[in-house]
Amino acid sequence: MHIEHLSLTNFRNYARLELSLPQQPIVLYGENAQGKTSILEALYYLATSRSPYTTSDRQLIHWRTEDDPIPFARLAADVNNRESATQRLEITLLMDKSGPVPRFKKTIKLNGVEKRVMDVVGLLTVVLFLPQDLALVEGSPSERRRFMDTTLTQVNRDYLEALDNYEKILPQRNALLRRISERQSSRKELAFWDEQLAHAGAAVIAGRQTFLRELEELAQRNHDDLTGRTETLTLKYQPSFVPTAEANGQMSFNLLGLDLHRELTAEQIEPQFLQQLEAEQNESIMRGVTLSGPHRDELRIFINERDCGLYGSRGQARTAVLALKLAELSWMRDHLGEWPILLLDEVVAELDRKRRAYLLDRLDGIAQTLVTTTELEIFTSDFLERAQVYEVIAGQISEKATP
Ligand SMILES: Nc1ncnc2c1ncn2[C@@H]1O[C@H](COP(=O)(O)OP(=O)(O)OP(=O)(O)O)[C@@H](O)[C@H]1O
Repeated sequence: MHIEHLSLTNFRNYARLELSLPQQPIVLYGENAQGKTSILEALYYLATSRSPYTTSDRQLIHWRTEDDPIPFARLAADVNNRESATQRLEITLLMDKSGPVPRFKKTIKLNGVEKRVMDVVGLLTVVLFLPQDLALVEGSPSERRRFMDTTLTQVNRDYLEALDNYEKILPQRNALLRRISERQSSRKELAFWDEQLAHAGAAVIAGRQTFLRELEELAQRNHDDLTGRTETLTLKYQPSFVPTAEANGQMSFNLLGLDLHRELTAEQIEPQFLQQLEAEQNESIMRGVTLSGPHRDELRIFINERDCGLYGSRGQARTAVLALKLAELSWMRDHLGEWPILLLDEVVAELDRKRRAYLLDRLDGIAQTLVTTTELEIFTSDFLERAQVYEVIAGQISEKATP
């Protein structure tokens, strides 16, 4: 897929932007704080309807419109997919100031017709690679869960629906647990929420297991190339409880996690998850939180059978991340039948020469790629000759002749 055109109105520091995007690599070059990252953020927002940098929609709307009666930001992309004519995906974010606290309303349109997030899954997909992703291996478990979820939700509508449900049910169940502990509600009310949570959660666990099995194979190939086969990368999925393959209700707590090759279905996982919720009911009520479920899952990255997050060098962890991010790109291609858009925010400068060369070589002729940088010198002249360089200055973009 590729994006032919991007239009922004009042998004971040862009009062108005009309930008045509060629298929060749696009380099967004400029000093700090000019608006390079905001372009990648806009494309990510169009693909996932959320920002990778903030959870507050307010920050996305241009400051200068805050005193307008109805402040808004609009983002639109003309997307060209393999099987369809160019389609226009548009998101409008409105700030409703009529109440005591401003509220934000998001509208998604495809070719002018209003849609739900679910209806546009897969239409525009992106892989975003940030400098902070280089800490994915050693970082917190929530970052690795986000890594799995961002990839899966863009491609798999059922997964998006299950995760969305799970994330709605979980706080309601937690609120009930607290009410029970304060003797304002009865335990009997839990059964309904447990069933809902187990149903949605089992689909999330099954989806992650399949995803990681496929991703591992792709990442191993990249990792072999990067290390000359001297090291082996493996992924260990450690759900907060480990369902057994046999649906006999037995629990096994296996530190090595769920065998990715055991292929459990959501139907096999669901009764076991439900049983786990019931088994830990007393403690959950005491602590006022749900103790097991996909919100507590772990993904560990191993090199030569040792946990890279605990024992790996910084270089090994970076190589593993690069292998994983490129695998994410290939995984999406395998599932969508076409390459997603690749967004590289300042990450190229963070890689050493060998890893940088590997990344840029691998991109040759595949996904439409947008790279931000403050220094053009980090790219080879070969790469710059193939690329279209844009200079970004204070929310204005102009073509720059290749140096
Ligand atoms: N809601 C907003 N309205 C107007 N301007 C904003 C808004 N949010 C952020 N900005 C400004 O937009 C500018 C662009 O930020 P951006 O992160 O895109 O810059 P950048 O060119 O990627 O910089 P860097 O190289 O430092 O990452 C910053 O000066 C920031 O203060």
